[in-house]
Amino acid sequence: MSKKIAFLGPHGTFTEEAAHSIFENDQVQYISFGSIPDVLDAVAMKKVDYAVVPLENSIEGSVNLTLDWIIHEMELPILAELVLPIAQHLFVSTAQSSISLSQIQRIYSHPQAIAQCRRFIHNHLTHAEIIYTNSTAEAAETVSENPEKPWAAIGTRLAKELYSLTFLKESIEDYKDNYTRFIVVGENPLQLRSTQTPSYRTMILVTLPKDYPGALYQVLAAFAWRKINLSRIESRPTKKGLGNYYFIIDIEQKMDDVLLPGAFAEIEALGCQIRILGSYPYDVKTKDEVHS
Ligand SMILES: O=C(O)C(=O)C[C@]1(C(=O)O)C=C[C@@H](O)C=C1
Repeated sequence: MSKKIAFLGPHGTFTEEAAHSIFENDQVQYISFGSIPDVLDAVAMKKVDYAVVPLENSIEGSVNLTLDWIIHEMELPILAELVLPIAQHLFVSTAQSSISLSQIQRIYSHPQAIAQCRRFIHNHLTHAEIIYTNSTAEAAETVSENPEKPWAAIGTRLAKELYSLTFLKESIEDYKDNYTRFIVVGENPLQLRSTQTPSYRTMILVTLPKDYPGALYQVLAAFAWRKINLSRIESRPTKKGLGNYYFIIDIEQKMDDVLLPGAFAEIEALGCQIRILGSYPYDVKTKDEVHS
């Protein structure tokens, strides 16, 4: 029986592109959901086998909604990660194809996409009101449903095709090395495409003991003296009062690496709690591999 994959929809999102790169298309059934919580709830409630959601962007940083939902609302692990190059395009309905940038009155897009194009918007779309949507494809859909309006959307090349829109400007992201990390969440182990040559990463959530000077320093030391490479450390509020944080740490090792259990034991001996969010393979696609 084919596996069901939930992704942030509607059709034409970057997340859908990521899902298509991760799974063998003929062996799965894709189901779109309108928001990140809906995608993650679908897998938590076993309506689907796996969920694909964005996690972090190289320009704008973490997708906090994804992080918070994974931490607070569910317990399923991260099973895989894919990093995709992201090009943000500006498009309008064909009826507006001769419009100039300064005549655009509204820009629709996902907050992450808007943030990746801040400088462009500031310099060229000064008169436009920004309207945030649940996804870039939802923005494209809204613009296509209102062809008589001087509105534009920011999103994927695929959305431009699917919703029969016209380019106003291609690749408007402020930094050309724009990448987003997408993760697969689910209960059961994942069969990845055989062409992928995975590197491994373990993502953990660390809660520090109260009033313990130097606790974070000692957590990091447990990795440092073992020469375990960390690629990200980020704090998120525990939501239990100001000044209370979790630390999310990305470790460039598999969970079964010999050194990792020792590091975790040392950290737990400090009185810290560790939750393993996932220990999984990841793949990075280059711009040449993806034509967005
Ligand atoms: O709206 C989309 O197309 C998405 O897939 C979401 C999302 C994100 O949340 O980061 C994915 C990639 C880009 O960074 C911009 C938007």
